[in-house]
Amino acid sequence: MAALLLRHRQVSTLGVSGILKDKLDPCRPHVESRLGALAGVCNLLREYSTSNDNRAHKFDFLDLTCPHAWYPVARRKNRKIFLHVGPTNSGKTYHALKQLESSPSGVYCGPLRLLAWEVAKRLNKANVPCDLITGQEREEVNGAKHKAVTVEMADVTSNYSCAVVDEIQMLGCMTRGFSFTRALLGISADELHLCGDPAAVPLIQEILKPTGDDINVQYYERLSPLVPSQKPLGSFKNIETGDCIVTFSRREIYKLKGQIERGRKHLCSVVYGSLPPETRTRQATMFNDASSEFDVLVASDAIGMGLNLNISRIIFSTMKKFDGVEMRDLTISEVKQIAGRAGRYGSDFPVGEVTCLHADDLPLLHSSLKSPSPILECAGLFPTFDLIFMYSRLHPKKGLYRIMEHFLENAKLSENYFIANCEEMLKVAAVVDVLPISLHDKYLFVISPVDMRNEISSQGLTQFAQNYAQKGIVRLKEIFTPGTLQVPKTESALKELESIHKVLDLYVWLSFRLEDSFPDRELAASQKAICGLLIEEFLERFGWQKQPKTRKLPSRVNSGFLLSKETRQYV
Ligand SMILES: Nc1ncnc2c1ncn2[C@@H]1O[C@H](COP(=O)(O)OP(=O)(O)OP(=O)(O)O)[C@@H](O)[C@H]1O
Ligand SMILES: [Mg+2]
Repeated sequence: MAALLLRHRQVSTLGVSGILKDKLDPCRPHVESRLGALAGVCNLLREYSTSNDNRAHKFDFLDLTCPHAWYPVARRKNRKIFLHVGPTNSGKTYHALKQLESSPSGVYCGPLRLLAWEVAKRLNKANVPCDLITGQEREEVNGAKHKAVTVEMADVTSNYSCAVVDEIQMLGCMTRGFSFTRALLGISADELHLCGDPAAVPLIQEILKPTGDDINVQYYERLSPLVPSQKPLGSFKNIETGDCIVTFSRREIYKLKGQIERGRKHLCSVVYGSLPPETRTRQATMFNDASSEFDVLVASDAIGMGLNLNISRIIFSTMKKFDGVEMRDLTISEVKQIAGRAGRYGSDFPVGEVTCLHADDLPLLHSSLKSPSPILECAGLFPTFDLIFMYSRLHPKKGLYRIMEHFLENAKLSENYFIANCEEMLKVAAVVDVLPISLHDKYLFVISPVDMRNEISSQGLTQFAQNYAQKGIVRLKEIFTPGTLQVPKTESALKELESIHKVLDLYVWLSFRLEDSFPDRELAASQKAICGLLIEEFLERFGWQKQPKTRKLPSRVNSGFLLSKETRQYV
């Protein structure tokens, strides 16, 4: 391991590994929204913390049947809800953003950091000052009354004139769905614009019934045609400028990039989930830029949501994906979302095309594109920290792991809801439960954006939590060796650098919540940026190059605490 000095090779799961089967999920557990305690203590907490225990005993904290009542600020409003629904590339987000732009104050809540960035950029460009707030960024603009945030950061205690929740069908996502439900029920805005798939309409109408909000549904049509091809691509010789090949593992992504570049006609940008978001944006920008040599994109389903890319044709290299348990066919919504990136309105390609690499896959592609997405039946839900905290007062001997497990098994839900899948969070709970820190601090680690499937990332979390418990302060240099970051030379070195980036990202996230105890945010952020640059250097060097136009970065960057002037300009 190049730069991280992680002391504990094995993350202790306290014997829960049998229960906690690793599951791949496209949705990262970026679950800030459970941090009710930081956003302000809810009514329940106020009421019961001052009452005697008898009264608290009578209250059923496991009863989650009325989640709309968790948000008193929103309930005081009679919100006007606008549901913008239709196929991909139909202008849903565009119309909602127009309303946001013309409102005196507002918030955009998106499912991806990249989308929040895009919206903040767009509003600021239109002279509407807009802050950018994600788990790891706070970019505040003077006088801003607008915010672009990731949905987990949505504030349910402020009042806005207008709010937009994009990709609202994500409320059905097993891991992140509850953050969308929280935004739907909890954002206090005069106008709430929801953009997404028509499959979510009946569920949203049902969920909002007890709120008394007015609901207006607006249906949209695609703005430019999407043509499913009758012919497969067959061979990489047939790749053309503007093509995007989709595959689902990073190994396949690099394999395909190599195969295409060996033909010496095209250079490929890549976009996939574990690339740092800044790198993803720059790769996408290079591909979008007609004057760049990178004219083909090789991507995973990380491109599948809301993004506007300059894609002429989507080519599925496979119609199957490993979901953590088994290889399964892509769902109808996945196929539509991904295919919907081709021929975006206003891009260089007025007509989008979609095909598969292999002829055998074409029938599933065609049938998926013709079928409506299955109607969503349930929305995700998770108890707020306040409920967990109150429950813990009645059961002081139970650790966070047992409390969460108890909620998972015993929570009472109405038929429109399911309780979120929190296997990843349980793994963290098992790690932090043995440490002498408060329930609130444990909870904070549990909802942090750690990837427990990634060994380096989970070791980073363990070490941060242990150092925090032992000393109350976590210096980055205790686990980070300066001067050791290098341009990766192999794919495994690349993977390691991506993981180091995740650990640094986690440090930044913690530094925003435990500021005094994680004081090295700037250092972590600059090291993160260097990781991104080194990864990009790798991407540019990897494979055939017509004219290497790479920036002059030394192959071994001095990633010490004093960055060289040369490197600083990239950071
Ligand atoms: N009326 C319009 N005038 C100019 N550009 C538009 C208009 N409507 C949409 N666009 C542009 O068309 C593209 C697609 O629109 P948008 O992103 O709103 O689609 P969407 O329905 O939200 O798609 P998705 O489901 O993929 O999120 C965007 O680049 C957007 O700026
Ligand atoms: Mg959209």
